[in-house]
Amino acid sequence: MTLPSTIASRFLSHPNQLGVVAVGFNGGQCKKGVEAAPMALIESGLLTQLSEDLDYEVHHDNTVHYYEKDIPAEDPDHRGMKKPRAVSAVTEKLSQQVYNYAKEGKMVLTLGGDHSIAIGSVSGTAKAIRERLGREMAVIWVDAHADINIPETSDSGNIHGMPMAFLTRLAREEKRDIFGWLQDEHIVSTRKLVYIGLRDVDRGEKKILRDHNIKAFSMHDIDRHGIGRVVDMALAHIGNDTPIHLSFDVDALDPQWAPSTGTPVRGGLTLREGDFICEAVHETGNCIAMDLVEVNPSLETKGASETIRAGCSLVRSALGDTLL
Ligand SMILES: NC(=[NH2+])NCCC[C@H](N)C(=O)O
Ligand SMILES: [Mn+2]
Ligand SMILES: [Mn+2]
Repeated sequence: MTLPSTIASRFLSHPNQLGVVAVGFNGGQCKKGVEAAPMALIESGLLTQLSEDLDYEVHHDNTVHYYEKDIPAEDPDHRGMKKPRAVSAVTEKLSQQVYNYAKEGKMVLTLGGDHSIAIGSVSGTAKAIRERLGREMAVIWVDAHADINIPETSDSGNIHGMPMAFLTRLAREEKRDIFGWLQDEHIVSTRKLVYIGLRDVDRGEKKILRDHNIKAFSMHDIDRHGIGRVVDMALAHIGNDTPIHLSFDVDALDPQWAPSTGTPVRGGLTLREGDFICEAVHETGNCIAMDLVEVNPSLETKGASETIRAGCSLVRSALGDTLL
């Protein structure tokens, strides 16, 4: 199926309008620097490219949000989670910002930040899609990691390794200030979650994926079938009548293309394969949101500009850029 080059999504009332949220948050993991990514991506010209080359009407408040005043001073570990109240407060705010764009039928782009922010972005689009269309949304999670630890299976306590557990309710907390704000309308079904690119999955996560029958395509599957068939299978699992939120962790790419990231893992996607996933998701006409996360320009600084360039390329591809 080919759609006219750039913009198309059957689930958006304003497919040419793009809401952008820039999230300078690093509290879901322990390495400084990932909070600088949105600024670096924007300074490298990403938003200009989206408006000038891809014809989007870009809605952005010209702000990188650090949410300083939302972050509590006192934030002791809880169930082994590090900075649980900070991540909860930031993602609750972000959820509302993303929801505000998505409920108007705009496409939403969230620039992280570490991957914990997906608790905000995905919950925001899930709620808006339920309200606007009365439908459940699917999530395509492109990552070296499954990020579906529950607090008790996490070795690190870093919440960027847990967002999908909270988003599916496999992990739950009653405390309002520790993700207790997540309501049924924010939640994603495990049946509507598909992974691509996995290669560093914790033992507890493997059990979760198996026990809940979650669709996952590892690098092994990509080696066996090729990226084209893997993406076809992933999309077939979701079905053609489901809005898609694409959450892209730059560490899905091999460190050769994206060295500047907090948890690099060898044996990853080529940039071309990453772009292909994004292009194919765009071509469905069902993509309603994208996250780009885990770019950390202060790590492997020699490769930082290359990592930023790769990130921009992934976003352009998901938003309709084509090779011809
Ligand atoms: N978004 C990421 N880069 N996540 C990495 C997670 C690594 C590991 N599984 C953990 O729980 O800590
Ligand atoms: Mn990752
Ligand atoms: Mn991740």
